[in-house]
Amino acid sequence: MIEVRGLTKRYGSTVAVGGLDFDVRPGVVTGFLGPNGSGKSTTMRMIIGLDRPDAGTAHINGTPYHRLAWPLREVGALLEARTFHPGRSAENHLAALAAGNGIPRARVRAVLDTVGLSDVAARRAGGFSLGMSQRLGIAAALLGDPPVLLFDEPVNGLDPEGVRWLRGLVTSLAAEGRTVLLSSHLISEMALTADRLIVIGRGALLADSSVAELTREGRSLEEAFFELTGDSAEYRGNDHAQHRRTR
Ligand SMILES: Nc1ncnc2c1ncn2[C@@H]1O[C@H](COP(=O)(O)OP(=O)(O)OP(=O)(O)O)[C@@H](O)[C@H]1O
Repeated sequence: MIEVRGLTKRYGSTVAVGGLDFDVRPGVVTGFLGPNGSGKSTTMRMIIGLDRPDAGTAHINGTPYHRLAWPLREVGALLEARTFHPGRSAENHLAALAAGNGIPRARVRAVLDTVGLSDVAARRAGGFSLGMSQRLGIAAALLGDPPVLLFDEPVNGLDPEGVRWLRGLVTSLAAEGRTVLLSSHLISEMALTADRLIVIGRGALLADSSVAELTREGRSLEEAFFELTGDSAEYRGNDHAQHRRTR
């Protein structure tokens, strides 16, 4: 369970996250959606102690991250790809994490196998493609067999097989009773994977409901998303063809 109460983060005059309240429950996949710059990564970073809130709290199974005795055994997170030493092999990277967190060495081989990197375990992680780096990040999140998992844009760079595999992975992690929070801009992927959705815009909560509620009366999840976030999108592209005509 993740409990977020009054969570707030400012960067200068920008309110990245403004008084957010929500719970992420175990046993279901909870999607985390919002336009670019709406505060999703900042929220996830505060939950796992990488950013300090200006106000409010985030608790993981009742405890703030910084008070967890063995953080990687309580919460696994994929926040950014390539958060490893580029000169280290995938196996050595995971072995160092395991050693520092009281995690049995046997978990390293187990998670490399889960993410499909066993054959390249001895290769320098710095030479990995984006998708391979994502897989290594997912392996690190799973290493401590934690009851709570956060994945920020995990399908980024994954090939079609990887996208399908990840969908199965997060669904089975939730079915085992774990708490799973997943952010993605791919609404079609969310529709297939998430049971519940937390939608934010400009750092504020816009919806905390089941996917079934949001898509009632035949409404697509994409339509529901645009209705919710219509006034919250800060960055919008323009019609390229029109731009060319008016040059
Ligand atoms: N380190 C930082 N310094 C200054 N501003 C920041 C910093 N990190 C985030 N912000 C600002 O906070 C706001 C929220 O950013 P955040 O990355 O959390 O959004 P997001 O929802 O994850 O966006 P995206 O979907 O584009 O990844 C943005 O306005 C961003 O510019």
